Amino acid sequence: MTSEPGLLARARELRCERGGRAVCAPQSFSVRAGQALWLRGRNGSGKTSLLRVLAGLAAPAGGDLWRAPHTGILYAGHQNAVKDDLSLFENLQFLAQLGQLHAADADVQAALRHWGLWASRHRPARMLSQGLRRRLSLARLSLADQRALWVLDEPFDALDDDGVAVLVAQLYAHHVRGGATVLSSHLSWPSGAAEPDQHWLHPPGAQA
Ligand SMILES: Nc1ncnc2c1ncn2[C@@H]1O[C@H](COP(=O)(O)OP(=O)(O)OP(=O)(O)O)[C@@H](O)[C@H]1O
Repeated sequence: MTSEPGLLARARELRCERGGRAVCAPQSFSVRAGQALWLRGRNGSGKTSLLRVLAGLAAPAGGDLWRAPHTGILYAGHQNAVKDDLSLFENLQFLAQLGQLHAADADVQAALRHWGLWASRHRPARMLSQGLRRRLSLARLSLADQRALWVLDEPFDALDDDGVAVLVAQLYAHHVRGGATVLSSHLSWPSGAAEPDQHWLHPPGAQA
C-alpha cells in the first residue's frame, strides 16, 4: 500500500507470462498523474502482455502491482474492436458500452466530429481504411475523461499526420487534467509533442 500523492500505479518486480513462459524480465515502474509512460522494446518483448496486466485484463505471474483505489482505466488494444456490419456511430456507441463509458448520443456525435469521422457516421465500418478504423477505435478516448489511467497498445499505428495530431492533443489534454497514459509504440515519437518518459523491456534474465 502507498499514499504518495498523484501516484496512480506502481509495479515492483512485476512478472508477466504467456503460455507459462516469462516474456520479459521483472518490471518495476511508477505511473503518476499527468505522466505519459512509453513502453519500449523489440517485437515480442512483452509490451502487450504488460499492458494487459496493467489494465487488469490478465493476472501477473508474480511481483506486485498496486493501483490507486478507484482509479478508472481505459484499455485500447492493438486490435481495433470495430464491427464491420455496424455504422461508425453504432460502433462508437458499442465501444462506449463495452467500456462502460456512459456516453450520451451527443457525446458520441462530438467524438466522431473530433476524430474527423462525422461525414461517414452512417456508413458501415467495413468501408473504412485501416487508419480510419484506428481513428474510430481511438474516438472512445473522447468519451473517457473520467478514466484516470489510459492504457494504449500501439495507438499511433496507421494514423496519418492529422490523426497523430488529434491523438497527441487528446493525450495532452488528458495529462493536463491529471490523467496518465501508459502506451506502446514502434514509431518515432511525433515531432513537436513533449516526449514521454520511457521504460524499456528486456528479455527474461537480462539486466534492466
Ligand atoms: N497467446 C499466447 N500464448 C503464448 N505465447 C504468447 C501468446 N501471445 C503472445 N505470446 C508470446 O509472448 C511474448 C510477448 O508477446 P507480446 O505480444 O506481449 O510482445 P510485444 O512486445 O507486444 O510484441 P510486438 O512488438 O511484436 O507487438 C512473445 O514471445 C509472444 O510470442
